[in-house]
Amino acid sequence: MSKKVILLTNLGSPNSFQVRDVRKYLREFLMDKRVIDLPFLSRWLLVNGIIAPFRAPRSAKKYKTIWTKEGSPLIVLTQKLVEKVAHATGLSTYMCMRYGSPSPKVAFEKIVSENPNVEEVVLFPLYPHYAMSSYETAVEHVKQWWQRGNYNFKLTVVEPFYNHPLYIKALAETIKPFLEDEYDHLLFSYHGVPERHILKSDPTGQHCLKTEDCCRQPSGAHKYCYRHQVFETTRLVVRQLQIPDNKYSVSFQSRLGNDKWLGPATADVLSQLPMRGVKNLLVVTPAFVSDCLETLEEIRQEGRETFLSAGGEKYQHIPCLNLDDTWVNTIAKLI
Ligand SMILES: C=CC1=C(C)c2cc3[nH]c(cc4nc(cc5[nH]c(cc1n2)c(C)c5CCC(=O)O)C(CCC(=O)O)=C4C)c(C)c3C=C
Ligand SMILES: [Fe+2]
Ligand SMILES: [Fe+2]
Repeated sequence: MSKKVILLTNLGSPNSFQVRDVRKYLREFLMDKRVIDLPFLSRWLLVNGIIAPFRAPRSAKKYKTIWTKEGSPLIVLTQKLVEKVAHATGLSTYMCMRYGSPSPKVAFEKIVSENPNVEEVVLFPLYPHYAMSSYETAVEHVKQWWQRGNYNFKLTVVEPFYNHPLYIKALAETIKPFLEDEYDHLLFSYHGVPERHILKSDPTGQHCLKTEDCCRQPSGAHKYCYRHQVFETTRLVVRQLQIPDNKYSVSFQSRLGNDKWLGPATADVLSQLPMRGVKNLLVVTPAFVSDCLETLEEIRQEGRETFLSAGGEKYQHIPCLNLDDTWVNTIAKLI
């Protein structure tokens, strides 16, 4: 029974890899106005008429390739992380998901029943970077359930940690062993977002995406700029690992729909790198702290096929931070 309790929050997965569960999950996910930011009716028609029916069977097949006996890797890893964080901090630790289960409501009820004297819940969003479709929606969703429940405890939220020295150290440590063998290039593949999301999140309304190097010019907009934050994570990690400028690059994966997304697209880069002489490639995916569909299927499996069939010879995906001890201690210290 703790007065202070930790709540980890992540994206969530379908309940199973059956098409009906994947369809239900995609509907909930893509009807989020911070993910597909269209007016309700247009969004409803697009999601229910096109995306969910066509995408669900394809996504279900992909989920099947990564599903484990214990369930979805993202859920299983987050559950195991809960146990490790509880051990490292000595505080009761719980998890909730933005989509699917457990919902914030279920988590809050469990927290209150197991910790009747709880005074503070510290919410730790498992996203290093701010994006309206990841960090912002997760935090707003939890806050909504907290307000609705009229609970007696306060809710505090840990900020994005994309440039925090301890996070950078943990990330660099997971990459370091892979650099000991020969490699030609290290690709930082981040989850993409539509450019419109970057513009919408710019509180100045006049900085983001106005110039090619906007993300490298000082600005108050960076607090909410996903593009700036992923460049910063990359810059700090390569500086720590002393990776020369010509041996790494950044790309953006998981594009959906016809809007203009941040680029270059990971799939394009993977098919072009062999033509530029890169035969031995390392790929790291720092937008994700736990391995999931987007890292295990899109990068580890599909990415390898793309790279090798374009003439690449060796391809390695560096696992996410997952249950790494330095990462667990980083979470404990950030809290
Ligand atoms: C408009 C569509 C999407 C935006 C914007 C988006 C941003 C975004 N997503 C993550 C993290 C994850 N996304 C995952 C899966 C996933 N993402 C989208 C769409 C958008 N994401 C879809 C449709 C899916 C489902 C799978 C599929 O059909 O491709 C996952 C993995 C979930 C799992 O169960 O393993 C994660 C994690 C971030 C961090 C982000 C913005 C920065
Ligand atoms: Fe996503
Ligand atoms: Fe920016």
